[in-house]
Amino acid sequence: MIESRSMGEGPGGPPLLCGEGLTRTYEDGGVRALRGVSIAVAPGEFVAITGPSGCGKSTLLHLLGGLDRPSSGTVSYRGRPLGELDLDDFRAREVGFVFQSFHLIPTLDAMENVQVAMMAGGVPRAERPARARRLLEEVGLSHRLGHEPRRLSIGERQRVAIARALANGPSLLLADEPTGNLDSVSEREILGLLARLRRERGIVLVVVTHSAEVAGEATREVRLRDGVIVEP
Ligand SMILES: Nc1ncnc2c1ncn2[C@@H]1O[C@H](COP(=O)(O)OP(=O)(O)OP(=O)(O)O)[C@@H](O)[C@H]1O
Repeated sequence: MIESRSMGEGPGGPPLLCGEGLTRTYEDGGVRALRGVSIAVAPGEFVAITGPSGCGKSTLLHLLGGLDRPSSGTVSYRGRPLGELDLDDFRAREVGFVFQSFHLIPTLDAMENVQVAMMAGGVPRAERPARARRLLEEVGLSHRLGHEPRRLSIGERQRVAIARALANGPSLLLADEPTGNLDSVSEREILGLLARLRRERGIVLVVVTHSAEVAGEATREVRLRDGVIVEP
C-alpha cells in the first residue's frame, strides 16, 4: 500500500482530527479513490485539500467527517477512533458540514433551515429561534431571516448554510468546494467569513477546493493526486 502523510503543527497534545492509513475502494467500478492517506489536523488550522478532479478530495473529506467509512485505516477525533464514538452525535455536534450546492431545504426560510439542524444537536426547542437569529446575524443575514433559498442570492444561500453548520457549536467545519458556485466577490466574502469564524470562534477549517484564492488563505495546503498526498 502507498502511504502518504500530512501532519499539522499543533501546539502539542493530540491532533483534533486524524486519519491514519486511509484507503477507500468503491466496489462500484472498483475505483481505488484513496490509497493510503494519513493526515493530522491540529487545533487552530485551516487546511485546504487540493488536487485534480477525481483525485479523492471529497472522499477524504467524507471519511474525516464520518459521512463514509474507510475500506481500511482509522479516523480519530480528539484521540478516539470514530468507531468508538456515537457517530450521529459526532456529526451533529462536533462537525459542521458545508457543501458547494448548499443543500438547504427549499420550502423553509433561513431561520427554519438553521433550526432544523438544532434538532439533531439536541438544542431545546425554546432556545432555537434566538440561537438561529444570533447565528444568522453573525453571518451577516439579519435582514434576510424570513427568506427562503430562492429569494436569497447565491452568496447569501451559502451564508445560511454556514449558519446552519454552526447550529450546534462545532469545533470543526468541513467544507466541500464552499465557493465553487460563487462569483469572485462572493467567494472573497465567504472566505472572509470563514477566516473570521476561525479567528473569533477558534473553529478548525478543512476545505476541499479548486480555488487558488481559497488555498492561498489556508494555513496549510494538502495536495492529493491519484488517491495519495503529494508533497508540495
Ligand atoms: N460513490 C462512488 N462510487 C464509485 N466511484 C466513486 C464514488 N464516489 C467517487 N468515486 C470515484 O472515486 C474517485 C475520487 O472521487 P472524489 O469525488 O473523491 O474526487 P474529487 O477529487 O473530490 O473530485 P472533484 O474535484 O471532481 O470533485 C473518482 O474516480 C470518482 O469517480
